[in-house]
Order: sequence, then structure tokens, then C-alpha cells
Amino acid sequence: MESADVREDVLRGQAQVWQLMFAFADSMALKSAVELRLADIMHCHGSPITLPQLASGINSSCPDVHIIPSLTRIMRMLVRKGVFAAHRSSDGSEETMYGLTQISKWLLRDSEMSLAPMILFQNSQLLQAPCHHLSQCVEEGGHAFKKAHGCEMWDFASQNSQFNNSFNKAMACTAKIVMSTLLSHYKDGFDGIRSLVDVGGGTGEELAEIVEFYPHIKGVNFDLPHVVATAPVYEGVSHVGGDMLNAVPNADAVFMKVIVLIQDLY
Ligand SMILES: C[S@@+](CC[C@H](N)C(=O)[O-])C[C@H]1O[C@@H](n2cnc3c(N)ncnc32)[C@H](O)[C@@H]1O
Repeated sequence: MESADVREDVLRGQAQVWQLMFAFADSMALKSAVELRLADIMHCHGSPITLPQLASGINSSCPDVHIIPSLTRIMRMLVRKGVFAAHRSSDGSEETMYGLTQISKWLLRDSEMSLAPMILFQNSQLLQAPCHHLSQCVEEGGHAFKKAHGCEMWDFASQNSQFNNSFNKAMACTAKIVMSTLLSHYKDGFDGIRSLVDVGGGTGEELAEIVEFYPHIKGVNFDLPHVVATAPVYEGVSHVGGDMLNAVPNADAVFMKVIVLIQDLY
């Protein structure tokens, strides 16, 4: 007969399966927080906020009374994960007040340091669809993106402007975060360089950060034509479209970030 400890372990294993089974619900709740701009509503309010106040800040044609039940459930999940803070009001009303945490500050849409575009992209239906083909990739080989969408990701992006924009914004939002750390630690690395080409540089944000820090550098942002076609103008940076598998523009040094690995993934 099984001991009580073994039975306890078996039941714990079962509970962990349920947690894994519903792990997607966490990322979907996070995505909905960004879509509904919950962090921005709290930020604009400037102090902890009640659920009806949060509901009234949501851009919806529905009366608040219809919004509140589903918003309550989403907030419950997000508070449990530490995305938002919740505490009882001190005015004696017993109402729950919601506020930002160090996690939700990264969800602010208009902040310079925001992961909102990355959250929206990573959890979009278009990027989630390939995940349903993982076992098929093991069984047959091949790439999940192609199985889901019928072509490689870069070709898909060149034909689908919504996906292209969402991808480029997702990449760009990490540029400020990563580059500020890189530039403060890799101090002397750029000193002797007069020109720098960022291969697979997206819409040029990371190179713009480098050139702003080292204005003596002439920056060349190199990426696929459909990507540079949407790139903003940055002082000291020129955009060149092409395929790095054929040739890359000449420069004193080449910068590459998150490029080699993804060639294999997609
Ligand atoms: C994961 S993103 C990284 C973007 C940026 N380096 C960063 O770290 O945020 C990969 C980039 O490589 C570009 N890319 C993919 N294949 C390419 C190719 N054959 N030639 C030039 N760029 C390419 C994509 O368009 C995309 O902008």
C-alpha cells in the first residue's frame, strides 16, 4: 500500500500539472492589462484607485456595470502575480484600492522604458499560432512559424504590415533598456570606431542610442527592406535595406544583437 508521503507527492504532481495547463492564463491576463491600459489609467490617476474608477477609465462603449465582473477576475489574477498592488481603503469604506508595482510600471504605454509593445507582440494570435505546432516540428522537422503561416517569418512580415509594425515596435522597446546598460559598461569599446553598421538593427533605435552617446560615430542601420522602410529618421544614422546573407555595408565595426540565434528559430 502507498505511504501517505507518496500519495501526497502524487497529488502535488497533479496540482503542478494543473498549474502548467493554465500557465497561458497569466500571459493572457498580462496582455489584456496592456490592451485595456490598466497601468496607464492608474498612473494618470496618480494615487490608488477603486475598481469602478478603473472601469470608468477603460475605453469601452459598455456601461461600467458590465465591465466590472470580468475586470474583477482579471485584476484578481494580476494582483496574485504581483503585477498590481491591492489594499483595503483607509477611509473605512472597506473598498479595495489598486495601485502600480515595479512590475506594472513596465506596462505603461507612453513610458520611455516600457515592455508593452513586446507583451502585445509575444502574446499576439499570430505569434502564438506557431506554438501549436511544436510537437509536429519534433515529429517532422521544420519550423513552427512556417507550419502555422505557410511561409518564413521574414516573408510573412514583408507581406503583413500589422505584423511587421508589431514586430518592429516590440524589438525597438527593448533598445533603450538594453543599450543604457551596455553603454554604461562597455565604455571604451566604441572609442576607436568612426563608422558602425548594425546588422539586423530593426528600425534603428539601438544604433541611435549608440550614436547619441558617441556622436563621432557614423551609424548605418542595416535590415530587410520592409523593416527599414518604416524606420524613423535618427540624427547620425542612415538606413540601408538588404539581405545580410548576401552582403552587409562596409564600416569599421559590425554590431549584431539577437540575430544569429533567431535565424535558426524561424
Ligand atoms: C530579433 S530582431 C533583432 C532586432 C535588433 N537587433 C534588436 O536586438 O532589437 C532580428 C532582426 O533581424 C532582421 N533580419 C532577419 N533576417 C535578415 C536578413 N537576412 N538580412 C537583414 N536583416 C535580417 C529582422 O528583420 C529583425 O529586425
